[in-house]
Amino acid sequence: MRQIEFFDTTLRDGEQSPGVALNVEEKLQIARQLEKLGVDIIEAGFPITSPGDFQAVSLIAEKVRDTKIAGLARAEVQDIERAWEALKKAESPRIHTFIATSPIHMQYKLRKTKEQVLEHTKMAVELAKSKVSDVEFSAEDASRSEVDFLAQVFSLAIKSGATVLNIPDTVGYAVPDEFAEFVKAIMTKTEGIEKVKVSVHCHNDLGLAVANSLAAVKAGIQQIECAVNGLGERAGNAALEELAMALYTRKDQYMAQSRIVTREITKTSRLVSRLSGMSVQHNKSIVGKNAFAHEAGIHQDGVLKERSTYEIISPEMIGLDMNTIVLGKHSGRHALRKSLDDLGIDIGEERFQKLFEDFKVLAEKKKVVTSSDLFSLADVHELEEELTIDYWQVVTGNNLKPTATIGLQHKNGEEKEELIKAAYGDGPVAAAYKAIDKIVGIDGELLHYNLQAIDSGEDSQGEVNVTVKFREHIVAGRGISTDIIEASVKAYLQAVNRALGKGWVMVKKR
Ligand SMILES: CC(=O)SCCNC(=O)CCNC(=O)[C@H](O)C(C)(C)COP(=O)(O)OP(=O)(O)OC[C@H]1O[C@@H](n2cnc3c(N)ncnc32)[C@H](O)[C@@H]1OP(=O)(O)O
Ligand SMILES: CC(C)C(=O)C(=O)O
Repeated sequence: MRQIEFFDTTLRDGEQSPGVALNVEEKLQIARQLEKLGVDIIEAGFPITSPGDFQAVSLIAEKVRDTKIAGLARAEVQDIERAWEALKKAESPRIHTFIATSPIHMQYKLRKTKEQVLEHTKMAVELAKSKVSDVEFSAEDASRSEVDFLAQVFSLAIKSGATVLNIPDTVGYAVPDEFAEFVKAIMTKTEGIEKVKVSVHCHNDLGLAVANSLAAVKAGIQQIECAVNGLGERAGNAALEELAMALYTRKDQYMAQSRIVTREITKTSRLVSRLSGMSVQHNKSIVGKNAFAHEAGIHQDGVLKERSTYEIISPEMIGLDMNTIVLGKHSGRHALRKSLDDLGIDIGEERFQKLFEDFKVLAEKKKVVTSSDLFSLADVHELEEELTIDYWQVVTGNNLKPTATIGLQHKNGEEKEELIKAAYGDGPVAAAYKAIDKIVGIDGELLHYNLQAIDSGEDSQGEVNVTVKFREHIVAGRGISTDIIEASVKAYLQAVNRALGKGWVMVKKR
């Protein structure tokens, strides 16, 4: 069996998804989970882009010791120096430098000739190599590049010290058979290819990112770049969980294995979804809510007789629904601890006590606390948010103007009266959002609002996802509650807190 390395770019390309803005602590939390998931390399960020990105890469490099940590850099001196500064403390650092090689990108974006791109490649890889032994070089828009030129660039990158060569399908233009042939041609024409690992990085613009990556595995590559839940620029990157389960389920086809601990998949997916504010579509492969649900009678009959009639993967394999104890308001700490253990949710004692309190509050409102509820409770991050809900109240009806009164608390304990406002709106949620806007002193433009039940049944909790524009910045937020208005307020407030954290808005001084 060949070994395929998983290079996870959730924290870099994934964070380039419009509306996703993770703070430093959230990135560390995700990196720690990626380590448990068994990824081989975590691309922790692009250090030159902002002080926050730099800080996140530095912190992850310092704290996450069992996984290689990569930082991205353009083929520019200042980017590589900055990436190295951020990666210095890593146990196994990798500098990932890149430059575009397609005619379109070279002519219009870089405004560089082929010779200049070759010069930048040599300079960047040599400089990176003078800092770290592990250097990845990517040819951006490789799949639209001329094969012979790309092989020339890659041959030079190897001579200059690259250890990994990455072939990105940057705009998701490739189709599987063609991409496999392209990869094979590059591998044949590049001098010294046997000394390095070959990687692919596929985007999903035509919905083919996973298919193209798998075609490249058959063509002989050693590394796949991917992101949890398929997050990433535009339509996203190849989804990590789909690649891992395809390799596992169809080893007969790929003759390859990975280090991914599949039981950690569900937990990782939910954590990323929660912190990024990007919900997973219900029919998404592997991690979608319906991925293991059987609705049709003939299917249900088949599954009841023999699961493998309609299930090619068991839910347990991805860490789903392993909760055998029914949890409710009469359950105690042992039952909760056992259920968390069964789901692979590993939390320390102090956090467990807090989770137990939250569990009791929820169990008062719901008959049964489900695995989905436990994942949500455990995902509630412990970061101190700048603003939290003190109370909320809405008045609505078909014959009156919906009104909301919102009271917030500031972490610095600002005067309470200043953080209470009332507003009208077209509906109770709009009214609540206007009241929050009044408190913060800015108009958020609600671009997207989605409400869904996290489980089936009358007492399921509601999950609200929003995307909000504050001036030119777009931020996502998510809220979960047994009350849909409260879930809506929580989601909006999370977006506000993220914008506050980034310094894009400030609580108005009165
Ligand atoms: C395919 C990918 O996903 S690549 C990664 C994309 N990710 C990002 O862009 C992350 C966020 N980016 C940023 O914060 C900013 O773009 C920065 C900090 C990287 C650069 O900001 P600025 O210096 O203001 O430049 P700006 O973004 O406007 O333009 C990019 C410049 O980099 C150049 N460039 C782009 N890629 C490369 C590269 N790989 N190597 C060298 N130069 C490059 C462009 O040609 C342009 O140069 P120009 O100013 O001479 O025209
Ligand atoms: C930097 C490279 C790997 C990239 O993100 C792309 O080409 O999509």
